[in-house]
Amino acid sequence: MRRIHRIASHVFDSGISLLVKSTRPVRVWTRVCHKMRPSTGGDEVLLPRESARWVAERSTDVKICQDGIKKTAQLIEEGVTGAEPSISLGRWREHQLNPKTTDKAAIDWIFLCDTLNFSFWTPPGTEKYAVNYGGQSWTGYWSLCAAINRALDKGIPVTDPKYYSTLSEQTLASVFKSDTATAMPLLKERLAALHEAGQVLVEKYDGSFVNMLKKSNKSAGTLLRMVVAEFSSYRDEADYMGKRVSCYKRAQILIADIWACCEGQGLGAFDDIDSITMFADYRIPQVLVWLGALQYSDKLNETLAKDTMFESGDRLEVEIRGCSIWAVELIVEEVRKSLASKKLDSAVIVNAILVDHYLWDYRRDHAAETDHIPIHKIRCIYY
Ligand SMILES: Nc1nc2c(c(CN[C@H]3C=C[C@H](O)[C@@H]3O)cn2[C@@H]2O[C@H](COP(=O)(O)O)[C@@H](O)[C@H]2O)c(=O)[nH]1
Repeated sequence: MRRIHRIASHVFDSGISLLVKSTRPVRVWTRVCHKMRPSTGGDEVLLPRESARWVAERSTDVKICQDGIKKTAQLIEEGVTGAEPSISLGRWREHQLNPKTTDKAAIDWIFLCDTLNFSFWTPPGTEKYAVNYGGQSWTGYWSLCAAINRALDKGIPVTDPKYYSTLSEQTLASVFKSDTATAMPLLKERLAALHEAGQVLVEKYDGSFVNMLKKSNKSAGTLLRMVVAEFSSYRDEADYMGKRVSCYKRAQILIADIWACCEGQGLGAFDDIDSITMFADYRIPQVLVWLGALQYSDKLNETLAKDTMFESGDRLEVEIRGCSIWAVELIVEEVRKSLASKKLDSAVIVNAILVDHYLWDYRRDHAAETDHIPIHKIRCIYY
């Protein structure tokens, strides 16, 4: 087996850190297999921030532009310091489709949602997958949330791991039934992800992600490692220039959604939430290019213009995602420096999560302008 991932859960119970401090300057995490033979050499995965640095320093077809970083940082700073801050921790539950509580039901909702939070785009000229809910037609990521809420309103226990651990393909198709002629993409892959996640939670965590969350002892870094160790569908990794790099987009957005939903309190309290990076999807790169923070090479632009289908792990795909993560890191650093110079840094929270949410929402609100920047088309279960 090329990569050995399974790690006995009691390794986490005893709190053994799996982060192996490397002699090299970047932190790596070596997968340690408790019951199986030690992982063979070269099985080191760089965590997302170190991965992003590694890619950005070597990228040839995606460049980070300092002027665009500064311009975007100014936009973010206005968002956090304005009279009516458009960026703040308290906004996540305001969206009509997001849960309004901060209890187990909300956590189970978020875990189901982020286990399925991938690949909603439809080919150009094709009617979008859409779900009508609450008097509105929802597309993209919000169609997933609308379908979950539609099922819950019908009394279907769709957020219960016991229920989705044995869900049939037919039932899944009806839960996520489209209100247009286009079905939700990758239904079989979504079913497999649900079966795996549901079975692990039923067999090892008493049927709820809350119990796994509690074992992370309020550490986002520990929870990230637990999620990617336990659920293969979250293992968003690739090989790039001799290193195993990771974006872990769904694992990180899962942690971030729990933190944002609970406003950093109770079940959403994490001592190291700033270790979470931006979530490398296919939308943030669009808005970063539009804002001038990222620049694509002519070769990449030609590839995108031809509606090329990418594969997970393609060099161009890794460079788009890795440079996007690193660009947001640089934006956060720029904003924090500016706020500190104005002695405003202690008054507001600025991290990659809130910057990501702002940019993701910004892209949706400015789609008419940003969407002439093509997304990189890929069908995968990671984002
Ligand atoms: N980087 C990043 N990627 C995100 C999100 C979200 C959900 N965010 C909302 C929830 C709370 C926040 O406040 C946001 O309002 C979905 N996605 C990804 O986007 C893609 C779909 O995009 P579209 O075609 O426009 O629906 C797809 O890959 C999906 O996985 C995010 O926040 N950041």
